[in-house]
Amino acid sequence: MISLNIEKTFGFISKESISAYEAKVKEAQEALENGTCKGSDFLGWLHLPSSITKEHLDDLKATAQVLRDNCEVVVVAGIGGSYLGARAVIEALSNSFVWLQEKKNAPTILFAGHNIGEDYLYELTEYLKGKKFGVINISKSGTTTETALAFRLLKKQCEDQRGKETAQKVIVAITDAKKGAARVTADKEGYKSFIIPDNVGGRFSVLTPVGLLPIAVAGFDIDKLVAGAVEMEKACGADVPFEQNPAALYAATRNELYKNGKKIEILVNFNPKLHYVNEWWKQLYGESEGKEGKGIFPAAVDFSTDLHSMGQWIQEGERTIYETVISVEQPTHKLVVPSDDENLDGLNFLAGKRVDEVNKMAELGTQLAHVDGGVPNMRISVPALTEECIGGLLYFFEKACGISGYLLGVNAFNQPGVEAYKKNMFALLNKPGYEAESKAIRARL
Ligand SMILES: O=P(O)(O)OC[C@H]1O[C@H](O)[C@H](O)[C@@H](O)[C@@H]1O
Repeated sequence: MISLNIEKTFGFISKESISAYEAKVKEAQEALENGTCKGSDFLGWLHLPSSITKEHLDDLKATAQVLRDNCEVVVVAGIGGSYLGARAVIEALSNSFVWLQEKKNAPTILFAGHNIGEDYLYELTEYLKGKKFGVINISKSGTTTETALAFRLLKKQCEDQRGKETAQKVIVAITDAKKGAARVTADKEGYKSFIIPDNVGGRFSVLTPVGLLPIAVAGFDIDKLVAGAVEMEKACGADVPFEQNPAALYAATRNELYKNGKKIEILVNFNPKLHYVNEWWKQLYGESEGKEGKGIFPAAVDFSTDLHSMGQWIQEGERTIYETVISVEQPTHKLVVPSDDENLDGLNFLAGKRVDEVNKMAELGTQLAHVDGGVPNMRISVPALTEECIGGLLYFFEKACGISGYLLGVNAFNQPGVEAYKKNMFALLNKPGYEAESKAIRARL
């Protein structure tokens, strides 16, 4: 199970200042449990893991099997919370070179609908020509422009290439029960569909079909993923004492650091497979807390890669940052540094060591250097990149986010600020219904 170590923050904030959060965190836990916090319409994620039934998982697995049996490529269309969770888990668990492997045990998973890149979409549709591909169309609102645009292209191509009947079988929709264009299309075309519960916001939806179906299609064990989340739901529960509750401690520590001028949290990994876990986390915390002129800025780096780019800033730049390191204890594979008689590269001091030992010393050395440089450091230990551990990690972050948002005093479950760009974009594109806004915005250009 994952664990949190906050000791390397104590040179910057005191242990007592963290303990002083106990009562406030208890209040947060109760407000979440009783649905009395701000945004209480969106607490469906809180006990989601333990409420997932075997029937639901079986339905997801059966649908995944249909896609696996009938597709060499599955395009997952979605953005934000309808994209990042699936990608985070799939990349954390996949072989780094999965798309280059000749013998595949699952369809290649590609993503679309998370950008408006003409070249991206052109190149994707070119690649899909002649391929047996399917689509999972994911949108809670069912009206997100990026996703709808990609889906329009993919639906047409799938029908043209594979025929309407097969397309109906290999296109799956994950959306609202009643509202939105994605629901209308799914019902009209007779697609298999899954519902995103009303009370689960996009960025908290990875353990709904939004994440679970693509993860199952990619060949990973969603029973285990959910089991890991259930375990963490218990470990972070309202009844777990503050000092033993990782979500409580993480929420308290980051708020105390913030109060002490540490306005930026950098999530760090030492494993390239976790890049999209970082991205998922950025949305979770950024959309939840960045409002009312407040909120820790969630940034992220991949080490040791970014030690050679961002490392200088972190070591010696403005002292407004702290780091949270996700450390994977055990790699999945074993690779030993070979000995070399000539030792031209001078690396024989590493001969016989596992590559991970080198990585771990980079991690430890970095932690000490950054703490010396004035950067408080938290560490989240993940035993291994398995379904259980990743499920636990995701739920841990969700629960801590709920508590943290409460401590900050914001509604952690809305995202009103995201509408501003959409309104302007629709006005500029002359979307019907935006006539007045179109006129007003053109006058400003
Ligand atoms: O699932 P959808 O309704 O398509 O939304 C996708 C994403 O875009 C929105 O603009 C929100 O900012 C995100 O919270 C959401 O996850």
